[in-house]
Amino acid sequence: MSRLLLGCVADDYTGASDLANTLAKAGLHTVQTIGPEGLDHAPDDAEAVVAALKSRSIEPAEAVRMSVDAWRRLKGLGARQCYFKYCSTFDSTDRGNIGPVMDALLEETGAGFTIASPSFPETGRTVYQGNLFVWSQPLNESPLKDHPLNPMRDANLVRVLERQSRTRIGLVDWQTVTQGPDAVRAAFDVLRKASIGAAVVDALTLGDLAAIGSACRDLSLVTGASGLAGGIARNFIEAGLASGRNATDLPAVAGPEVLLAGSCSPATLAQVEAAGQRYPVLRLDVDALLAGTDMVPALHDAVMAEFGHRPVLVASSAPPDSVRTVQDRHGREEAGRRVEEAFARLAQGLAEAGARRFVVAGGETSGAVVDALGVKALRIGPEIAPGVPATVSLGPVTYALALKSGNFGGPNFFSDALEVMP
Ligand SMILES: Nc1ncnc2c1ncn2[C@@H]1O[C@H](COP(=O)(O)OP(=O)(O)OP(=O)(O)O)[C@@H](O)[C@H]1O
Ligand SMILES: O=C(O)[C@@H](O)C(=O)CO
Repeated sequence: MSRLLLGCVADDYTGASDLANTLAKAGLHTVQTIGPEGLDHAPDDAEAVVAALKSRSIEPAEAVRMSVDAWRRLKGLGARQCYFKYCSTFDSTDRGNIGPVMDALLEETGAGFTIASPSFPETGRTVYQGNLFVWSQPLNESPLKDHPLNPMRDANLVRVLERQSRTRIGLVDWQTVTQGPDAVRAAFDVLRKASIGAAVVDALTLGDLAAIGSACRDLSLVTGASGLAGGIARNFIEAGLASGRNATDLPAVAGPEVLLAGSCSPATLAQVEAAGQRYPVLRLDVDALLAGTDMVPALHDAVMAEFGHRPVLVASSAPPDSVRTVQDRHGREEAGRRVEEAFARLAQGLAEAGARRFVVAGGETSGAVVDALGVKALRIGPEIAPGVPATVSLGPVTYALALKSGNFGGPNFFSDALEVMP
């Protein structure tokens, strides 16, 4: 008999780990599944399943199809509430995919109304009067304005979501949120009566998110980043449906360690720089790769030469101006796809050669790597940094994995990860 309570659909693999981390910390026994087929591997004793899709930067119609399919399967496993997880920096374009997927899940769950809550205060993401901030900067002035795949040029999420969604978008402001769950619930009712299908909800603190989470108890669909998840988990625990006792210990995994960075975010650039003090750093030369040189065999040999001695970091990470140059020359999507494909082949070859412990920086990059490793599901272990848990794959081969969203983690993330991983 399945014990599933919460069914989550996440639009990338590291974002899924982030959500799974918060749910596990809040006390729900949580498993992350990988890709559409991963759901076949969800164990019966999970109270929350986070289905990780790679749907953030694909065609909107395909993202909708995959997300609805994942939710139907989660519902079939017993899920009572749907959580659509996207990025705390609202990574999307005017075509989607947040709005179209939200619309489709609204219809599929019959929810009638939902919220959009990307706040994640521990990583500096807050929403005030519908405007998203990354620490002190409005989203459109933050480094996200230069994101390689979805540059964010508008901080006002009511406007952003209105451009993507078929439903009208409202706002529950911070002044209401600070009055607590009943006031938030009352605001939902007012918006629903005004035929507004979704509301951006302000949140500055974990306390705000707890109030919002509590107000969402009876919504069939919630959408947001991971900050909201603590309150959502608490609803199930307070209702006596989950015990709230979840162990995050993981089995030890021995074997050579590999570090991979395909993120070009400022945080990853600094982490790659710091890793250079401890580990050999090999550069994946993107310009050469795109010009037709296959970099993978040489990188494979150089990493393998260190097996048993020390971990090696392979990074394609580059600052915004050189990313732009490459993209102007080869096209944004083509550049991203080819770099991801190179990381995937490299990881697969190294795994075949015995590597068992992987740290990967970047959501799309992690997606490509984890798919190449054939991983279907992950057990969630202790937190390495806010939003990043240590994980162990549930087979067919057992890997220790740390999948890091581009902007997460402190300057020594790579060594922090290797210390916390089992
Ligand atoms: N030097 C480079 N030039 C152009 N594109 C690159 C370069 N290095 C990596 N890329 C591509 O940029 C994209 C980075 O996306 P990825 O999701 O991995 O990182 P991120 O966006 O920083 O992380 P997250 O999605 O978790 O926030 C990938 O498609 C990757 O292949
Ligand atoms: O919400 C976040 O910021 C992350 O989990 C993520 O999805 C970044 O790509």
